[in-house]
Amino acid sequence: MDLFVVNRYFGDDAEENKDLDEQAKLAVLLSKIEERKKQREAVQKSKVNSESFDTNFHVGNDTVPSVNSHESEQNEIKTKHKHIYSPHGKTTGDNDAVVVSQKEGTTQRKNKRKRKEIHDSEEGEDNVGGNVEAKTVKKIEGFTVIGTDKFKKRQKVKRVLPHWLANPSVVSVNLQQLTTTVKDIPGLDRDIVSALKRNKITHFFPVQAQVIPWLLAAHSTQTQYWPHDVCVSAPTGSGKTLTFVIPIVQALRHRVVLQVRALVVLPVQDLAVQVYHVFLTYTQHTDLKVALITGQTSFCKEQQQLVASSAVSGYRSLVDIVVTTPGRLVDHLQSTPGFVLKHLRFLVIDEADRVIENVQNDWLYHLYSHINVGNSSSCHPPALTVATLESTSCPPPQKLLFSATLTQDPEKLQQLGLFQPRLFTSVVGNDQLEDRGKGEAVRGDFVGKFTTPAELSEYICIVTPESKPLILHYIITSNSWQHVLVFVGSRKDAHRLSLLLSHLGRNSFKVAEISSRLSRPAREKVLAKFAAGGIDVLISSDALARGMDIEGVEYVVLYSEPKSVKNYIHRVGRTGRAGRSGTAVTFLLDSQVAQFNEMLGVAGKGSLQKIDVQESQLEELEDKYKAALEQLKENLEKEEKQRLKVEKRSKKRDPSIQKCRDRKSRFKVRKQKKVDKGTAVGT
Ligand SMILES: Nc1ncnc2c1ncn2[C@@H]1O[C@H](COP(=O)(O)OP(=O)(O)OP(=O)(O)O)[C@@H](O)[C@H]1O
Repeated sequence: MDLFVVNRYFGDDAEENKDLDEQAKLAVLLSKIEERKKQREAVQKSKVNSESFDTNFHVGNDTVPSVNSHESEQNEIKTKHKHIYSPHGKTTGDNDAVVVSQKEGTTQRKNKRKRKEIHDSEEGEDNVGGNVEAKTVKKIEGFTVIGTDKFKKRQKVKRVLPHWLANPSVVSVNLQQLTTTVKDIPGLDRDIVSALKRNKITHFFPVQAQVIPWLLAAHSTQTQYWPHDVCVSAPTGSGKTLTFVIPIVQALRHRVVLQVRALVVLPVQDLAVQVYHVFLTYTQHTDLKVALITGQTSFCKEQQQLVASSAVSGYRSLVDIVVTTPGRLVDHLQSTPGFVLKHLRFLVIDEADRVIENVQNDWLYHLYSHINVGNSSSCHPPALTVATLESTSCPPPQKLLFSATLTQDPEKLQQLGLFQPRLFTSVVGNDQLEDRGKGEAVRGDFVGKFTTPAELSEYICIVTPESKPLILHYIITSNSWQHVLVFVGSRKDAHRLSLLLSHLGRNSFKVAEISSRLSRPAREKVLAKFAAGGIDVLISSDALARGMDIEGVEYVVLYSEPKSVKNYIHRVGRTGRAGRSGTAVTFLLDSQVAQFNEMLGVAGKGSLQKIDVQESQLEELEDKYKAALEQLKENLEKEEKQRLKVEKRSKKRDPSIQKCRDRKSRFKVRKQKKVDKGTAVGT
């Protein structure tokens, strides 16, 4: 028995013609052609009739002979209209005319309809791919013809953003005219105010002035509601770190029991160290305990920093605030007994777009399953119903997301399960918006666009691969630049360029490199020397591109082209920070300019001004350059020899390698013996 009946559609005439022989098919075809001819003639006739009928009727009682011309028809209609519907009713305002016009109107409409029908039928004749197919769909019952080769223009789908994304609070990028003094924010502890003063902070930056009071209010003792989650997108160097440090310290300063109540997650170790130091500064005069958990020290030591245990009281937390990276956090969540996040009140994700991208270890899932959200292990907060409110012993932590290039893609943000979020963002063309009033909605115009500090001057410089080091040297020496940070594509490039540049500019400036090749203490030493003016030019891989607040950077050179617009924004953002001026120059090959401009355009930025360096200006450096290249070659060869030597020595020392070698040699001996035996037998 058939389980399914599959009906197939083989085209219009497939069924009829199936059994006909060739001649019959031909006859059918001829009769069809004949039929179509007749139809076409009929259409032509009716068209002619309708036109003459049309014209005659329009002229009405005046009976002008039919001219069968569309033009004359049009003209006459125009004349008639003019005559009857004079705007001032002066020409023929008599009743007859009105009657005629009404009649005429209905007949015209009828004729129009008629003409449309004929036109459609004509189109049906001519159009093979379009309307014929539509007819076929109607004709054949039980079948749906899928697909048509008729091109249809697709309508562009308009992006509809959630209300909170489409209606943000606009944050000013103006760091020159600060209006909110430290004292203007009510409720700040005296210790915090004096700590701010000690750090020479008298006024709050715009993002701080807007977000800090909002967060303080959300955590005041009087409020009964769960705090809204907050997303902040503001330019590099605009003071986002203090924007979360101050409210956290203020909200947690009085406590009874030590519990982890704030967790700050950063993408990399160096950034975590930086933020940890800011927390230490502002918790100095409080009882709050801060821990840095990034794998700098042994796992065991970190565990001892986080939790203590006793036979009587069991595990107890030793810290209030934990600053960490995603990978190390997951390690502790899985392997440190007593490390609980049930009492968390703040979850800060700094450089959030980067951290969200870090899917390593599925850290968000692990984190959320340790946070007490309505006793559920879901990564989303429960819906706000009376039942959930009653069942939840304590509210979920408030999530605070920060970045200069925060993703405003609702789908990505969805992963975080934000609770009634609120967006604070600076937008491109901020000044005009400020003129119109801060509250005015920008309706999503800013999505995917990023702002850079107002104090930052950006340029491009056209280079060739060979002239790059020379141009860099020329720009630095001819302008007497100091405090220059140069970004290259990899740590290997950083090493090579720093060697080359130190040979080239031996008597002009001091060069150093910084990348993951160096240990963390070595990196800290280099940064301190750079800040003190002991190094003029610092060559860096992208390790320093994001978030790092390096003191005194005046110039940034993007020696290798940026990988993305975000990479560009963060790299150039190492200068022009905290209201100080800065200059950024991007080296581009001629062929890269168009793509670069397009990239900036998409992010809402215009094309940049060019710095010109003439070839003639580089000529006198050529001999110096050749000599420097020779020296670089020697250096690299020496280093390679040294590396091989060390590797050899370590292999000798390593017992596992020795064991492996012994096993191999034993195997060889045995194989040889077998061969020998075989040859002996053979002989
Ligand atoms: N109100 C203020 N007055 C003066 N200086 C400030 C103020 N707030 C922050 N700063 C200083 O501004 C600098 C930049 O701050 P911060 O590192 O927080 O910027 P950011 O917005 O996080 O930058 P990025 O996006 O690059 O991480 C720091 O050196 C900080 O000490």
